[in-house]
Amino acid sequence: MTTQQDSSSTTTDAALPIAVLGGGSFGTAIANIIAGNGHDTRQWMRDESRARDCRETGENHYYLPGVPLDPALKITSELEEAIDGCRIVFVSIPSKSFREVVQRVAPLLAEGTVLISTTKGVEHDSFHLMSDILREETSGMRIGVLSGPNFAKEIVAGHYTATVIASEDAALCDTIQKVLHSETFRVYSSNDVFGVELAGALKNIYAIVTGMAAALDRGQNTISLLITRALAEMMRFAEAMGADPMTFIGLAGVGDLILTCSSDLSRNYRVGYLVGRGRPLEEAVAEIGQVAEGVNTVRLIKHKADEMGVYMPLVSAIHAILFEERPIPEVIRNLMSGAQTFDVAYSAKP
Ligand SMILES: NC(=O)C1=CN([C@@H]2O[C@H](COP(=O)(O)OP(=O)(O)OC[C@H]3O[C@@H](n4cnc5c(N)ncnc54)[C@H](O)[C@@H]3O)[C@@H](O)[C@H]2O)C=CC1
Ligand SMILES: O=C(CO)COP(=O)(O)O
Repeated sequence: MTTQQDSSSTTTDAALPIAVLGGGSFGTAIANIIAGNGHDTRQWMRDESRARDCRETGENHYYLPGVPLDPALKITSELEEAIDGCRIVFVSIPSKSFREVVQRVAPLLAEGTVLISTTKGVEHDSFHLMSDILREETSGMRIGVLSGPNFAKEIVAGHYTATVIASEDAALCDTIQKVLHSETFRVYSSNDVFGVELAGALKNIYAIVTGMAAALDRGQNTISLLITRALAEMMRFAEAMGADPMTFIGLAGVGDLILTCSSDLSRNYRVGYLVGRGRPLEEAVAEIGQVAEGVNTVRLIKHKADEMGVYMPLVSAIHAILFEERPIPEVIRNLMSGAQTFDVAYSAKP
């Protein structure tokens, strides 16, 4: 049974040394919040020239242009310097490189360090989620995942935002709530790590679908149809995988699904939009220039769903368009024909 608590009753503890690994939009947004809460925050990015530019200008020009970084945030390309003395480490690295970075950092970690993944994806060519990788590549650590409807750009702009910290370790959740909670950022906790993490990975697929629908000038009826049936698919898959489907009606599930499927701030949505306008997938991904996790996730979920006999018509449809060279009008006709059982309840089998 999933439990949820929110962070509004917690206060910020004494300043802690905390590392954020990753120099992209989300790593920067999270590091900025933590530094703003008075913690000794170190953000690690692999590229020294970019780290120097951030230090010198007080801005992460490539990922969050125009956003002033907290003056107390320490930015470094030296992993040892970032980790030194830290007992809390956020890992905000795309799934493609997540294991490689965790392998590099593992020997530097003190036993009992809190490791939090913020990554919404599945490992390439395996079915490992990021918390699996944290468990496999380290020992004696305390592990959690952070996921929710959280556009980095809106977080740093101070829009009211909520997220979920998930861990079986209740004390960890409490600590992370205190570290991140601010006037505009509220943190709920959950003990359903698998459900929260799976929801974050799955919703990216459907943002590609709704981005494509927008490119084809489809209206709000279509978007509502897609989001609702996406939720049904996500819950059906989650249940088959042993996750708690109730998690999917919370912030990390339907909350993030609605957000990502409704806005061109989403990179996955923008990939779908460009493909819907006739651009080849590789070109669309290159043009976005940042990670769009859903492209890889759809391949992996399609394979897993086929293997387990889980009915996911939207996943099959987007897979057919992206990877099987099937024309979009034909795929839509098939979806709408009733040849597929588009309207089964979330837990029903076709
Ligand atoms: N941007 C957003 O609004 C949100 C993103 N996320 C998730 O957070 C994760 C990271 O996303 P973003 O920061 O937005 O991605 P991003 O594309 O903005 O940045 C990725 C960062 O990772 C770095 N990186 C890539 N490979 C690396 C390697 N081998 N070693 C070291 N650094 C490496 C890149 O240089 C870049 O600094 C993704 O899984 C995403 O789904 C979660 C919530 C919101
Ligand atoms: O996860 C996100 C918002 O919650 C960001 O979505 P994109 O990765 O599609 O930009």
